Amino acid sequence: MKQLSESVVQTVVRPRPQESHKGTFGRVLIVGGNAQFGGAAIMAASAAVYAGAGLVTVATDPVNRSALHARLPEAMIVPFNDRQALKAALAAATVIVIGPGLGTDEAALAILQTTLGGITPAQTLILDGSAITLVAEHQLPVEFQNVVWTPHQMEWQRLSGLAVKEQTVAANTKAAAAIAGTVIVKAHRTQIFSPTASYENTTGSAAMATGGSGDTLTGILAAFIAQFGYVDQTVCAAVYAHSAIADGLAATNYVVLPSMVIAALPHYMQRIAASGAQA
Ligand SMILES: NC(=O)C1=CN([C@@H]2O[C@H](COP(=O)(O)OP(=O)(O)OC[C@H]3O[C@@H](n4cnc5c(N)ncnc54)[C@H](O)[C@@H]3O)[C@@H](O)[C@H]2O)[C@@H](O)CC1
Ligand SMILES: Nc1ncnc2c1ncn2[C@@H]1O[C@H](COP(=O)(O)OP(=O)(O)O)[C@@H](O)[C@H]1O
Ligand SMILES: [Mg+2]
Repeated sequence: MKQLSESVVQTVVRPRPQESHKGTFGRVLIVGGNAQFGGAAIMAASAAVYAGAGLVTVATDPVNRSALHARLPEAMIVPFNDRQALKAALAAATVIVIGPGLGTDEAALAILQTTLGGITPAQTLILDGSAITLVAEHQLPVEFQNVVWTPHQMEWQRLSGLAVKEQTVAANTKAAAAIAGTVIVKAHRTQIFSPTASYENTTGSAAMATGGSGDTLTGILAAFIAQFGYVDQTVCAAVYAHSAIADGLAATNYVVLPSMVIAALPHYMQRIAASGAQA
């Protein structure tokens, strides 16, 4: 298992090409945020915008419209219970995230099924939170090539059948190999299992143990894949950067809120891009 370092972020996050426009940097669609968990979708979308995605749309419960627009006017919004609107938003996206705050009721299951039915081989799908729980509960087939799973240990237990105590590197490697795409098992030291290699993160602390930290990672991951492509290095860079930013903030903050990590993203990425450009 390879240990991650800042060099992976330096390899991935490069200065933006000047001959560019918003379409150059990808279209991210976040599907999530029911009436109870609207904040999860807002945090994921905010992270995607602040991590540089060109265009971000949120398919969510209409009750979240005012909160989302007040907090993040850069994002577009579609009602996730309007099947035609959801399908159109899916067709327009480069990277699709489903799960942050989606919930696990019948309506959520229907939205997940519409989403799984609308993915094309050119797109990347990120499954997080409630979407992982739903896939596990209903044994839904997910067989796309470009797919990333971001379970925390309890969600990984549901998906893999491995109890948290049984989640050793060997057991996780075997279970991840049976699942399509890349699996990111989030914990104090997050592990990443791609189809060809495995990696362990070296950043992050207990200051991140607050609701929304994972939703934020999903948004960063989506924006990184939208800009830099779906390869191992991009996934590793997103995981490393998310926790490295939190580590920087934790030096002077007892708890690091997701909103603080989100606000720090452009500065962190600029520092990395500038240092890589000089090297
Ligand atoms: N503000 C919001 O709207 C928030 C919404 N959220 C959404 O709420 C839904 C349910 O997700 P939850 O994760 O809360 O609930 P889950 O029922 O999936 O899992 C949470 C439980 O797992 C335990 N656990 C064990 N190991 C863990 C680990 N390594 N990391 C995290 N938890 C671990 C926790 O202590 C907790 O009791 C998801 O859709 C999620 O996206 C959460 O992201 C929290 C914030
Ligand atoms: N004690 C810890 N040490 C390091 N990282 C942590 C710690 N607690 C949480 N994190 C990180 O915070 C994120 C939590 O994800 P998740 O549980 O899905 O959050 P949520 O669903 O509330 O957004 C993961 O990236 C995890 O690695
Ligand atoms: Mg989560």
